[in-house]
Amino acid sequence: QLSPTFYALTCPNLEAIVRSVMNTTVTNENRMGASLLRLHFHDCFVEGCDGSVLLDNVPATATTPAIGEKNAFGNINSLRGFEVIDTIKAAVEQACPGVVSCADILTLAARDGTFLLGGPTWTVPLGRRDSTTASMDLANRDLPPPFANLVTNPPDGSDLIARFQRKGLSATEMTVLSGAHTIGSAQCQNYRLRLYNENRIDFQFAQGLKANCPQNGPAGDTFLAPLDSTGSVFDNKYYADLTGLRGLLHSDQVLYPQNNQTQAKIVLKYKGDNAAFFADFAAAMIKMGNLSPLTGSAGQIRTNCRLVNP
Ligand code: HEM
Ligand SMILES: [Ca+2]
Ligand SMILES: [Ca+2]
Repeated sequence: QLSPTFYALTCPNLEAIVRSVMNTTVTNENRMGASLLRLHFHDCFVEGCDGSVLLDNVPATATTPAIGEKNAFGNINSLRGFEVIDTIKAAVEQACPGVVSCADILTLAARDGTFLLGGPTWTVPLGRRDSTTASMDLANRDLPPPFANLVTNPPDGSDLIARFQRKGLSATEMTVLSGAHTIGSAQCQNYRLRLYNENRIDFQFAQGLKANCPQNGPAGDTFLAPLDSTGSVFDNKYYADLTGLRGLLHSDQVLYPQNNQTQAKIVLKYKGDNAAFFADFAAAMIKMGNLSPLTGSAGQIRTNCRLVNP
């Protein structure tokens, strides 16, 4: 139902506007390309790619439910890039008022962030509309935590294969999408347990990180480390780092297990074949971007990405 030419008549310069703001933004701070890619993932995994993640928190009233995913565990003090979406939206509203959804803008920004850091590009199907709701509970339920395992089943169902399966994404697609961790950074509080409690970790790698991420918080809690050894370049080093036991998050390292050859082979394939990684990443991004969009007359075109229209 989505189509790459959805705005061809109503906003022909849309993609040029998004690219131009993203180009300036990423040139100024390359991490922002990664941050927008993550923002899109966190949108799509919670009630589909509907811009729900962009809505500011609003407490419940007697007649309306609370709105907001920004306070969910994986999002609070972690998601970034909301101002960039505001900037793009303002430029798009000037060129074509009331036509383009925030959900589509975010999808294009994620594609451009990937490309501008050296990754693949792809054609984005468009025509998503914006939600009028957002749920912190749904975000807490559907966003994978960094301590997730590959297949074991803790009571919270935190295993990665099942979580992606629930969104119609295979183990291979989960592994290729995790390759997004070729760019950007994580905070010490998300990899501390891995440094001090795990043995499938390269000794030198762990030692180096411990210096700024002491065992006991809150000291060092927010210290940033790149997610792979080339954190500002979108490449397949992420997979080589996993085979060297230098995955930063527990959820990264479990993608290269000792006891599951089928899974380990996916990592080895992308480690050895950058072209396959790029092609499969692009295809999986399109698939993730198509997760239950609002179309037709469902939802709305928000004027301000942070607020439901009055
Ligand atoms: C497989 C399950 C995943 C888990 C458990 C996970 C978890 C995390 C965590 C904990 C961080 C660091 C946040 C912080 O410390 O503030 C992070 C960063 C990031 N994630 Fe994921 N993630 C997963 C999958 C994905 C996917 C599918 C994408 C996109 C397609 C993605 C894109 C990113 C990016 C680009 C960053 C860096 C953001 C920045 O530097 O601002 N992640 N992820
Ligand atoms: Ca959403
Ligand atoms: Ca990299």
